[in-house]
Parts: sequence; structure tokens; C-alpha cells
Amino acid sequence: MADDEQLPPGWKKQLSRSTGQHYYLNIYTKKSQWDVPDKPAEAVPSSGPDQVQCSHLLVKHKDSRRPSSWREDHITRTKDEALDLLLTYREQIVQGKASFADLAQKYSDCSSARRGGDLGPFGKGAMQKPFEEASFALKVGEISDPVFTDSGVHVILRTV
Ligand SMILES: O=C(O)CN(Cc1ccccc1)C(=O)c1nc(-c2ccccc2)[nH]c1C(=O)O
Repeated sequence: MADDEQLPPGWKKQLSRSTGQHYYLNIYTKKSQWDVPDKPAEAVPSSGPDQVQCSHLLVKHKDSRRPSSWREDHITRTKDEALDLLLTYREQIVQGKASFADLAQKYSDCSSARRGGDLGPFGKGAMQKPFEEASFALKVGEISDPVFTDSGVHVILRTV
């Protein structure tokens, strides 16, 4: 059992009256955790990265803000059809049957298709809110569930 003196700086070991278990209190943020801390307590909660880099595969539909793309001048599929299509691409990627970049290059209705869907690094405020929130919630290497924006339906891969 780690005593206070063996804990990384900024942590205090406490005893839970309700469970009789020890927990660990961050003396700066007053947040507690059951796990024995292995690094110094953060004085402020980390707000995450300033920028992320993502690739995406966009499937547009007839109600997209601009229902046109390099693939198709006049996009007539419904939003549901776009979602079904996107889910088949996502499944192929998750099952390792195709690479993200390959499917984005072939099927994405975004001009980034030519770069395998790569959007480069971006910070908060650069993208439509649902896209930004989904991107910043991903860990590196993780692929999103379908994300709906005014542009259409996306699947996002965080690369950096
Ligand atoms: O939404 C619109 O009114 C038109 N757009 C915006 C746009 C158009 C061309 C280049 C980049 C963005 C798109 O429909 C669009 N959105 C995106 C997009 C959306 C979210 C994240 C990244 C790209 N790509 C495209 C595209 O045609 O290539």
C-alpha cells in the first residue's frame, strides 16, 4: 500500500468511510481517484491537445449544404442511404479489409479524397462543431462513429 511519502507530489491518501477503501486526492483540483497515482498531480485539469490531425470520409446526400462533389455533379441519395453507405465503408476499415486512405480516396465526396481524406492539423474553431467535437474526442488511431454535419455524413480517423 503506498503511503503518502511514496506517492508522486500533489497526492494525498485518504480513507473512504463508506467503503473502508483508500483513495487518492489531488490536493490542487480536489479530484479523487481509486487507483494509486503514478505521476505528479496535475495542478489544472488537462484541456487536451490544441490541435489534432484527422482524415475523413464524407458521404454527401441530397440535403447536404452543397449536394455535389468531384464524384457526382448532382447527389440525390437520401441521408439514410448516405449513412448506410458510410457504415459499409467503416465496417470494411474496422475489419481490416480496406485502408481508410484507400476508401476515402475512392468514395469520399470531400475534395480531401485526393489526399486519402487527410485534412492536415486543425485547432478548435476550424471545423463545423459536430466534426470538431468528434475529432477532439478521438484518441490517435481511433475511428469515429458516423458524424453528421451540414456537409453530409462523415467517418473520422485521428492520425496525430
Ligand atoms: O458545406 C458546404 O457548403 C460546402 N462544403 C464546404 C467545403 C467546400 C469545398 C472545400 C472545403 C469545404 C462541403 O460540402 C464540404 N465540406 C467538407 C468538409 C466538412 C467537414 C470537414 C472537412 C471537410 N468538404 C466539402 C467538400 O465539398 O469538399
